[in-house]
Order: sequence, then C-alpha cells, then structure tokens
Amino acid sequence: MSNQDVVLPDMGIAAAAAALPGPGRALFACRGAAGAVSSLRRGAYGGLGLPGAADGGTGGEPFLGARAPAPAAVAAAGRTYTSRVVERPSARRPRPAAPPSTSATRGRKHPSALGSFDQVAAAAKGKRVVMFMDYDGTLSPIVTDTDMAFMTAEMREAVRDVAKHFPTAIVTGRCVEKVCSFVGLSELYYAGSHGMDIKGPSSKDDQTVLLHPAREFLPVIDKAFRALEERTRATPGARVEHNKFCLSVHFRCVAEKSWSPLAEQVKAVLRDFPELKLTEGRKVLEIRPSIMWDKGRAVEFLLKSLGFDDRSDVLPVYIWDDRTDEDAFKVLKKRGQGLGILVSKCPKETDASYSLQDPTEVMEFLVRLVEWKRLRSPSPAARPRAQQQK
Ligand SMILES: O=P(O)(O)OC[C@H]1O[C@H](O[C@H]2O[C@H](CO)[C@@H](O)[C@H](O)[C@H]2O)[C@H](O)[C@@H](O)[C@@H]1O
Repeated sequence: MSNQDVVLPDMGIAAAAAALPGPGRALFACRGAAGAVSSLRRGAYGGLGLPGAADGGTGGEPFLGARAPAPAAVAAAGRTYTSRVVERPSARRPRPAAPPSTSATRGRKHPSALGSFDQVAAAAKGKRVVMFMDYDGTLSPIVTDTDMAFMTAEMREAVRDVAKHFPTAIVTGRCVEKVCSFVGLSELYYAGSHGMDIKGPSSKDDQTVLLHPAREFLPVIDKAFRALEERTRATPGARVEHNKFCLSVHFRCVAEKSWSPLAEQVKAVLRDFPELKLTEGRKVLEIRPSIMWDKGRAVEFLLKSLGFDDRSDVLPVYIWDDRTDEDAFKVLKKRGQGLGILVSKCPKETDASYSLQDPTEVMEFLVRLVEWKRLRSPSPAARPRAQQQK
C-alpha cells in the first residue's frame, strides 16, 4: 500500500496538536438487556460526573452471567484471575447476501452493516477507504481477564487481508506493545494509550514511532500506577492495568457493592495527581493525562500523516464498541467524512450509521469488504490485455 510508508519524527504535542480541532463529546445511553439497573448506573457515580458513566460502563453486556466452557486461570502481578468470555459471540453461520435487519438492536436508525452492505459499498465507491478499528469488544470478545483478550486466527487473517487493500489502524486504550502482541500484524498503524502512542508499520518487530504527545507524563503515570495498586489492593477482583501513557482500573471482577467504594478510592488517589483525569469505559475506570488529545486527535493525525487531510475522496471507516471511540468518530463526522459502525448487541445513543453485534460479525464484515474490493480491482492477470499494457 503506497500510503503505508509514512514515517514522521517522534513529535511532541505542541507540534502535533497545533492544526487539529478539539474532539466532541458523545453520550451512550445503553442499558443491559436484562434491564438490571446497577447501583453504578443508578447514579452512584453521579457525583463523580464520569464521562461515559451513563451506562455504568457495562457497554450493555447482556451475557454478563454467561460462563465460558473452559475457563483458564492465570496468575498476574501476584493475583489470580479466572478469565471467561462475557459476551457470547454469534455462531458462525452462512449469511445471505442481504439479510433483513429485524432485530430490536438494529432499528432503522442503525441498521446492520452486513444487512446494508450494498449501502456501505455505495458510500465507498470511488473513495479511498481508510480503516480504523478499536480492539477490545471489536476485534476480540470481552473477557474477564484483560490479559486473555485474544483475537482469533480467523480474525487476524481478516484484518491482514483488509490491510492489504486499505490503510488500517487499530485505535485502542491499551498500550501499543500489548495490542501488537494480541494482533500480531506489523503492517498496521497502531494508536495505543487512547491515541497517545502512535506507531506506524514496520518490517521489524518494533513499530515505527510517529507520535508521543504525552511522553512527559510517563513519570507521573508510573507514580499513579503504584499509588492505585497500593490503594486498591484490598478490593478483591480490582486490577490496575498499566497502559504506558494511561492506566485502567478494572472492576469487572469486583463485587457490585464495592464498585462505588472502589471509585472513591481511585478518586482519592487522583487528588494527588491533578494532571490526570478520570473517565469510564466498560467496567473500567480510565486514567489519562489531562491534555487535549484523544482517539479523535489520533485519527486526524493519522489521516494527515497518510496525506488524506484535505481530500474529499477519502472514506474513513471506523468500527468501535466504546464511548472513547465515539469521541473519535465525532471528529470524523465534524470533518464531513466517515462511516461509523458501532459494535453492540443493544441500542445505544450513537453517531454511528450502522451496527454489528459482536466481533464475529465484525470479521464477516471485514471479509465482505475485502471481497468487494477484490471484485472491483481484478488482478493484472484477470484484466484484458489492452488494460494490462496501460
Ligand atoms: O479502546 P479499546 O481497545 O476498546 O480498549 C479499552 C479498554 O479495553 C480493555 O478493557 C476492556 O476489555 C477487557 C478484556 O475483554 C475487559 O476485561 C474489560 O472489562 C474492558 O473494559 C483493556 O484492558 C483496557 O486497558 C482498555 O482501556
């Protein structure tokens, strides 16, 4: 891919942010399918005013209680975790070309990107498609142990094929090293730590560093990590994940009655770190540097790096499941560009145009997109001889 060779110097935030507009805010309004309203959802976090707390960070996980057939126990950082899939993937099944979109989760407002693939293809026709994808909940199922969120080999193949045809970036809250180890494809762009660690494709093991807008926060992030580990140690199931330029405090495995006390502990620690801010994701409290940089800025930066900044013939396709990605998509929407696909089994207030239910459907969509592209760009051998000579 010609535009995959962009290499920029490791820039600081001042240089990178100068030309980029600020991100917008988005609201998720998802409720779990079971209709249970947790203490968190009822507003135990109301006083926190955590962005994204409207859905209690559950992301509306209707299969929260589902047990995986073969739980795997792993020990990490001195604590033992048992990982299980908390979202039941849809069974692999042959899919008709244009299945009806009848599920309550896919109203007319956000039809299935598979069922409406012809519309997606029409939007992409004549455009240079650029792919942006979130990792957790999009390429991998949500599981209880964050270290076990593997994507399938089939998904890896699908993403590899996508990257052969379109510039492709993974935009994630995880640190780049971790997500690279899960994805295992060096030909992709990665915007890790919520866009604060941007790396480009590389032929070697290490990705090429493009941007580190929060590099001066590394010492404070390390210090906050140690303080949070210390403070939350007594809460069974709580886990602090170091994502290099940001931190995640997971409460998926914490008893519900302890969610609010845990949030209070985290808030108390952060009083000593005014340069850090707190937001909420899917059963996770996210701690990030208080700078005007997020996934949206990262997406803009990547488009600019790819030389697609001022072009009207570009179609960024963004597939995500979490509210931080919604922020990123708002940036694309503001530019008047972008096709957003929300991965969710339940309705959410979203700027996305389409929906997919789970990573299995995401994979089917990616396969379909590649097939569409292949049909439109036949191999040289398949082209008429006259065309081959041009
Ligand atoms: O931007 P993303 O790629 O969606 O990353 C957001 C967070 O994802 C991970 O946590 C989530 O997935 C875990 C594994 O399935 C799950 O256990 C957890 O409850 C979810 O919140 C990751 O661990 C975080 O660091 C990311 O910030």
